[in-house]
Formats: sequence, structure tokens, C-alpha cells
Amino acid sequence: MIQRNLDGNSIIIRLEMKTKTINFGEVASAISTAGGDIVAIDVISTNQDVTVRDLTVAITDSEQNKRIIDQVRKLDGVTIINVSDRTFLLHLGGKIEITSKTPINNREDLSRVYTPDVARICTAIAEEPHKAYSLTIKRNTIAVVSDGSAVLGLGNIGPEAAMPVMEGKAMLFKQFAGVDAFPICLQTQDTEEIIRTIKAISPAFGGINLEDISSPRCFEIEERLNKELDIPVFHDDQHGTAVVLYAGLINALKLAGKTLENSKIVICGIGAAGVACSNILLSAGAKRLIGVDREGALVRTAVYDNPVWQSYAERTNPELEEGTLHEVLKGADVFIGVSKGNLLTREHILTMAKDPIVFAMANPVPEIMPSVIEDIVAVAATGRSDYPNQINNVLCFPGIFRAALDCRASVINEEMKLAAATAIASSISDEERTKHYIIPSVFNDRVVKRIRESVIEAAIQTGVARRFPRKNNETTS
Ligand SMILES: NC(=O)c1ccc[n+]([C@@H]2O[C@H](COP(=O)([O-])OP(=O)(O)OC[C@H]3O[C@@H](n4cnc5c(N)ncnc54)[C@H](O)[C@@H]3O)[C@@H](O)[C@H]2O)c1
Ligand SMILES: O=C(O)C[C@H](O)C(=O)O
Ligand SMILES: [Mg+2]
Repeated sequence: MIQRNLDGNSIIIRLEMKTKTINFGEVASAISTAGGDIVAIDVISTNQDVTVRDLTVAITDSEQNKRIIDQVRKLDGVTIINVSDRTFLLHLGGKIEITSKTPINNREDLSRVYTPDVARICTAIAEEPHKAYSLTIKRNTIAVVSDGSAVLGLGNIGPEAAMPVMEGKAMLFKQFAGVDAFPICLQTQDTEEIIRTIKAISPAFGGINLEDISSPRCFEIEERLNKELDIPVFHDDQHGTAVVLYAGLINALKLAGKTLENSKIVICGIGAAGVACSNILLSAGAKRLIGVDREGALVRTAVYDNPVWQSYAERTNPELEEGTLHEVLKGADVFIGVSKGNLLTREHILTMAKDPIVFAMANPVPEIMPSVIEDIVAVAATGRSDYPNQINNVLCFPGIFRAALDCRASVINEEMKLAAATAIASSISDEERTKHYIIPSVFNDRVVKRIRESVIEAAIQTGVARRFPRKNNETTS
């Protein structure tokens, strides 16, 4: 097997070659003519008539991918069996699994982990239910629950299609904060049924992370569950996003020499993320905030079916600006996009105030690509990991749940969210702050520790902590 640099995008072409009709050199040359770079060759099977090989080919974009496949298809004696990319391969069989903490090697082990001895543990919990925290996975386990109704910016793609995102979130919880998370996608989009189901499964969990549930249902679901359950329920798309957005904006405003109070801020997409981002900015002192959705700017003189929009319009847009996104964007200091990809062009950004801040956070395709506006903005950010300044809730949810689980918080309240935002923003010092570095990397291992410490402190101060854990560097029990 030949193996070279596998960085970047690549596809794997499994093909069958008739050895008497074609030789490998001809295949390689067709791929190279179409601009592909063969970086690995694996022989899967071979006999005197046919040989089956996997060719890993580095590509730059999907157009090139198509050109390569077309070239290979034209060759006599070659059949393409399958084309896969590394991302698909990584998802084969899902991305996570459950492993046991202790092995079961003999009968004695078996009777301890299972019947009959396990019965004594069950009885102990039945007598004192709080022991579920010490004798089961509850203290370190949360459920990541979605109904598949607002998955990234892909929309209502359903529960099965939402699973890869929820599995990914579970990986992030574990990797960045040691939290065990179960992905759970529900076959219902009915508010009452979602609430009932989450309540019914809650005994196993120390917290519930709601994910990718569309607005306005997400507001009621979260509020009701927080009232009716004694474990924290946190809608990540609302609060995780708001926390990280606020952290990024604190640093971006400093760089642009602007203030939250005086800046004209346009938020596009008044759904789960947009409402929560607006709320955190209003409570931090923003005054000139305008929300825009599909029908244009939300303004209090209009009447909306959606009660959340009505209350939103009452609290925002003090100058009663009306019009489309492009119209109200004129003269704005800050654009925050939590809507849909590709809504803006460079020309639109040119109509903003001097040194504009553009946070285009729709996933996976932002409202505008930073590369298009790099030279005309003070700061650009997206939700993606392949550009600088990733404003993504992944910076918040692992740390905030780590803190909530460790101090056994009954809720994640506003004070805890603000503590998380300032902990994230202050991870970057004045000397470090640049146009391309307003927010720490998710791989910065100081961030989760800082969030944990500040959030636990806020939980204790506000009386929602039910346990007082030790500091970061000490082991918790
Ligand atoms: N970067 C992050 O951390 C992060 C976090 C949460 C959400 N998001 C992204 O934000 C977007 C919204 O997520 P959500 O959970 O709030 O979904 P949501 O469905 O609750 O809200 C989306 C809102 O955008 C509006 N919208 C859609 N197309 C629009 C358009 N052309 N113009 C104006 N408004 C439009 C919808 O009407 C809706 O109100 C998604 O792309 C999601 O990936 C990013
Ligand atoms: O999943 C992400 O990358 C962020 C966010 O939760 C989203 O829905 O886009
Ligand atoms: Mg999400």
C-alpha cells in the first residue's frame, strides 16, 4: 500500500479492473488528467481476470470529484463499485458506543454487576432515591434530545437524520468535559408528547440538553421541563449559542472600538438562537437591536401570530425601522446571522457602518462566507471549525454541563450563563486579541476549566447548587 498526505478532502473509489483490458497506469493517468491526486492504493482482491482496488484520491471540491468519476467511467474494462468519502466512512455504524467500566470474567463478577447482588443496590436506591446520583450513571450522564425539527440550518429533516448531529454532540461532551451523553431522537414533534417523553426518561439523567428543536415550540418545551423536573434542562441552540455569541462580541467590539450600547445590531433569524442571542445582548446593555426574519424587520407596530415575535418586537427596534434585511442592514455596526446560508453579498456588507462586525453563524453554510468580506470588516466569524473565529455553542455546552453536574445544579440560570460567557471571553488576553482571534479554540483546554469554575461559583451564589465540589484540579467524588 502506498500512503501519502491524507489531509484535506478525499474520496475513496472502489473499482474493478479487467486485467487483460486495462492496466493501472491508464486509470491513474485518467484520474490525474481530471486533476485528482491518488494518495493511497489498497488492493482488496485479485485473481488472473480482475483486480479490485480502493483508490484514495485527494480532491479540492465536489465538481472535481464529478470530473474524476466521469473520466474513470469512460475507461474500458473498469467498473466503479462504490465511491465514498472519508466523512461517510467515519460515520459507518455510528460514532459512539457504550463500554463497561469493569469486565465480567467469572460468575462472581456476574452476580455483582447483575443479579443477585445488584438487587441490594436497587433496594438502597428505592429507600433513598438521591443515591441514584452515587450508585448509577446519573451524576455524569445527560440526554441530548432532539425531534429533528431544526437540524443545523437544514431544517425539519426528522429524527433519524438528526442522529449524526446528536452523536457528534455526545462525542464533544465526552471529549471536552468528560460528560457521558446519550443521543435521543424522538419520533414526535408534538410539544406535549415531547415534554411527557423527556419527563418519563429523566430518572437516568443528571441533565437534559435539548438540541435542534424549532421555535417557537422550543421555548415552551424548555420552560415547562425546567419547572417540572429537578435536573437542569438547557436548550443548547438558545443558550449555548447566546453565551458564545456574547463572549465573541465582547472581544470583537473591543477590537472595532465600538460599544454594545451605541452599536446598531441586526440579528437575522428570530428563532431559537436569535431570540436567546437577542435576550443576552439586551440584558448586557444593547439598545439599538433589530430582529429580522423572513418577512423583514420585526417592529412593534405590526401584529404577529407568533407571540414570541410580538414580545420581541416590543423590546427591540426602538427607531421602528421597517424593511428587508438588506434595507435595515444599512449603517449597522454588527450583523448576527442565525438563519440560513447565503443571504448576503459583499455589496450588502459594504452598506454597513465603518469597521463592521459580521457573525454569520448559520450552519453548515453561513449567511456569507468570511473569505468574501475579509478586507472590509473589522471582524468576521462563523459557526464552522474550518475558519478562524468559530462562534459555536460547542464552546459552551460541555463546560456549562460539567459545572451543572458537578455542583448538582437544579437549573442553569441566567447568572450561570453570563458567568460562562465572561469566562470564555476572558480566556483571550488584550495582547492575544486580533481580528482572527476573538474567541478561544475549542481545543484550548483552559476554557472548560474556566467555565466550570465560574459557573459553579455563580450556581452557589444564586442558591441553585445542591453540592459544593472541589476546585478544577482536585478530584470530585
Ligand atoms: N453557530 C452556532 O453555534 C449555532 C447555534 C445554533 C444555531 N445555529 C444556526 O442558526 C440557524 C438557526 O437555528 P435555530 O436553532 O435558531 O433554528 P430555528 O428554526 O429556531 O430558527 C431559524 C429562524 O430563521 C428564520 N429564517 C429562515 N430563513 C430566513 C431568511 N431567508 N431570512 C430571515 N430569516 C430566516 C426562520 O424563519 C426562523 O425564525 C441554523 O442555521 C443553525 O445551524 C448556529
Ligand atoms: O451543531 C452546531 O454546530 C451548532 C448548532 O447547535 C447548530 O444547530 O447549528
Ligand atoms: Mg444545534
